[in-house]
Amino acid sequence: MSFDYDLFVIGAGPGGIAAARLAAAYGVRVAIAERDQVGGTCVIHGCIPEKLMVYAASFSHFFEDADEYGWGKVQRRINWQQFMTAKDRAIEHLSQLHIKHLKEAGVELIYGQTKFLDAHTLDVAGRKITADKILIAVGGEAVKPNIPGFEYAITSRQMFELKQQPEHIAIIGSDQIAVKFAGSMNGLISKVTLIVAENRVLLNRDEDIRTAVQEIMEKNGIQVLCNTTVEKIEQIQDGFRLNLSGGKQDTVTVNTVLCATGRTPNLSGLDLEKVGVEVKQGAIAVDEYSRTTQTNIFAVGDCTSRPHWTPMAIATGRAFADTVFGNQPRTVNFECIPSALSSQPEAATVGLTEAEAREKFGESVRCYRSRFQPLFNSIAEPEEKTLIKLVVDGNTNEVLGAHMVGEYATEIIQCLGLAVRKGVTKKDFDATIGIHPSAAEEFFTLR
Ligand SMILES: Cc1cc2nc3c(=O)[nH]c(=O)nc-3n(C[C@H](O)[C@H](O)[C@H](O)COP(=O)(O)OP(=O)(O)OC[C@H]3O[C@@H](n4cnc5c(N)ncnc54)[C@H](O)[C@@H]3O)c2cc1C
Ligand SMILES: NC(=O)c1ccc[n+]([C@@H]2O[C@H](COP(=O)([O-])OP(=O)(O)OC[C@H]3O[C@@H](n4cnc5c(N)ncnc54)[C@H](O)[C@@H]3O)[C@@H](O)[C@H]2O)c1
Repeated sequence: MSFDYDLFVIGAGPGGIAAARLAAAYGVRVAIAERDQVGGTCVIHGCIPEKLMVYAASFSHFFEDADEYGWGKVQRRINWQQFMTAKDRAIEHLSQLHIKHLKEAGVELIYGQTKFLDAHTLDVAGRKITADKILIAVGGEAVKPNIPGFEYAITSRQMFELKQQPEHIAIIGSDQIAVKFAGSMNGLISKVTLIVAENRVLLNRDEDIRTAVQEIMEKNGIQVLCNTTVEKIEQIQDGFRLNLSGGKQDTVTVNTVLCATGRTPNLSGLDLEKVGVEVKQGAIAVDEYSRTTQTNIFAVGDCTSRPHWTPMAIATGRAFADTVFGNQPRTVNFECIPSALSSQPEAATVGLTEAEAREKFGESVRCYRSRFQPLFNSIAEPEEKTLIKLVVDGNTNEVLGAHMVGEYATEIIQCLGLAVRKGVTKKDFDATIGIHPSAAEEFFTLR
């Protein structure tokens, strides 16, 4: 049977683009469908605009520090519209780069909402297209809890489209998206109230990291309401009133409510039931080669239950192309993935938390930590300390986890990620000469 394409990819986010380009490099005919802008959540509505917002926010801390360093006072007020326009320009540039790369690779780009008609036939905005293999890379979208008034709350996607800077924003959630926006909006000089259902932010991270991040957020002026849930959101003149329970405050009144309470795969409207692709707990079920329960259909990225990170979507997209079109079957190792919270404060982590290590290795686990004043802060922010921590298996001396809260944590932990993945020992750390003066050198002098 002849098909229009050897591979059809649904969704031009990081996973879909990576797979399409590599498959095309193997010489097969590839097309990719996108219903929005090319680049996906990462480039258009996620990592990139979020990081640009972090950069914008970082200036206010620098301006404060500049004064201490002798530069005098700098006005700490952002022109929101100017920043949003600059951000949109940068995003459009990146999206155009992806379009160019797809074109150069020989991948045909087709715009439109896509759904399955049968296991080899798709409907792309009314056009019928056939393909031998199909890759689903449709990503995910934010979900809001089913609570009265939650229609007034916006999600991360709408945060990047706000026409006006909120004077006071309530952020509901306690994981990466909530904590990152809280840090950024605080840096951009909005008043921020973070509503956390748990006893502290960043559940499932190392306890020392959770404590240090929250301490710095509070020191920076973010109001963190812990053990608190939102019962109802009411619209009032010029804003919204949130009715709260469980914590020390019953209500809070704000101009904007951001809901960062999780994401779910974008599966509605794909008509997956027509093609026998199994969905488990809302995500597409795949084997280690990203194959679904329909043998010619595959899935990568946030529409599966694998970790929801851009590098994961790219890695599994490439492994799929190598396996199916490059005659090099390979899987992706999901262990020891470094991750970061590149906000104010910055934090990053790789490997096991202390609690996870103790559960796995028991009493032999040794932790080495240091909370120190980085040199920069000796003039600017004497109370703000950096935290570093190594979790080590006392029996083998292997480093099981590395964690950091402080400036440059993202870049430092990215590099330590390689060492931890390769089974580095504490003795290797001790034998490594640091670069002085730096924050990273402290990892090599821990005793
Ligand atoms: C606010 C935020 C910040 C983030 N920050 C980071 C970060 O700092 N680092 C990190 O690693 N990860 C981050 N992530 C996660 C990261 O964005 C995702 O893991 C990544 O984008 C997943 O890539 P993907 O290719 O699976 O899907 P996506 O990037 O979601 O792309 C899927 C694409 O498919 C399209 N699509 C969906 N359905 C259809 C259809 N039926 N027909 C046609 N097209 C369709 C969508 O329009 C979209 O463009 C962040 C996410 C958010 C929301
Ligand atoms: N922003 C980033 O840096 C980044 C980076 C990579 C990946 N991601 C991915 O984005 C996805 C979504 O992140 P997220 O932070 O939105 O969600 P999440 O699923 O990681 O966490 C949801 C949070 O919302 C809270 N919550 C849920 N219901 C609530 C309610 N009714 N009231 C109060 N709190 C409630 C939970 O306690 C939890 O802390 C994750 O899969 C994450 O891996 C984000």
